[in-house]
Amino acid sequence: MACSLQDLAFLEASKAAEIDEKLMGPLGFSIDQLMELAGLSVATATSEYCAQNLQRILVVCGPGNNGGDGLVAARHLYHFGYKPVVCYPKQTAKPLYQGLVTQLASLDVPVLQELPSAEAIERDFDVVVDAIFGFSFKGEIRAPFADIISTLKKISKPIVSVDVPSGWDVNEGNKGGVGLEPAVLISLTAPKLCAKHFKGHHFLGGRFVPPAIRDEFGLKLPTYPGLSRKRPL
Ligand SMILES: NC(=O)C1=CN([C@@H]2O[C@H](COP(=O)(O)OP(=O)(O)OC[C@H]3O[C@@H](n4cnc5c(N)ncnc54)[C@H](OP(=O)(O)O)[C@@H]3O)[C@@H](O)[C@H]2O)[C@H](O)CC1
Ligand SMILES: [K+]
Repeated sequence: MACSLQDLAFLEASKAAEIDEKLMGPLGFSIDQLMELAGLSVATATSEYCAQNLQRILVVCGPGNNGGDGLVAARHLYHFGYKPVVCYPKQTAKPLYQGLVTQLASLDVPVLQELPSAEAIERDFDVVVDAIFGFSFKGEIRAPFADIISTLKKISKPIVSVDVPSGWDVNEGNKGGVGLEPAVLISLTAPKLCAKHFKGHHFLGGRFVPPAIRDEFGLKLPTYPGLSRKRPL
């Protein structure tokens, strides 16, 4: 079923966090489960965009759950036959994240601590997945991500952003033009308010919302075709 942006409800940052708390509280989900489903939808939507011709994928991961989605997506992209390289400069010691890094190591997916230069990214990669910040990003971009985002802003290769284009105000969009300008946005659960300003290819992923949450938060979700976990908007 065709679905346009006007048919969807957009979520404020605070509401997105509230939905997460409900899913992982009274609704019985665990973070590992939701991250795996979110990361799998990121990988399937990325592979739909990349098809066969864009193979070399740099996945840049931030310190929170958005970064975790990127780590999961990199593993699935490897199994889909792509050549992912992960950049994960501010690693968290929590067992969930360490496990995801160990899983990547078992596949010989490189996990870099530092972002390659803009020239090296242009030369060595076809696409960049931006899993730096999601709906909890606030304020001015702090180190080391200010430099990372300013390097990524110099490259011409397409960027696929997970949930929120990094550097964008989650409610208001790319304030001051400091954030990334992705070619693709993969919103998770429901688009955040800032997605109203996004003009590129838009996917919705994260097909795990029970009717109680949909109704309580007034979400208008599209009918997903078949077994798809994502839907182009
Ligand atoms: N239900 C779902 O749809 C699910 C989505 N998931 C993904 O989770 C993210 C939200 O994850 P969260 O961990 O809450 O937050 P973020 O990943 O957005 O970022 C948190 C970290 O970012 C740092 N931060 C925040 N602002 C800045 C800044 N201005 N400069 C630098 N760093 C910043 C913050 O660092 P602190 O040191 O300040 O704490 C955090 O470490 C959502 O968007 C989805 O992608 C889940 O995976 C599953 C459920
Ligand atoms: K992001």
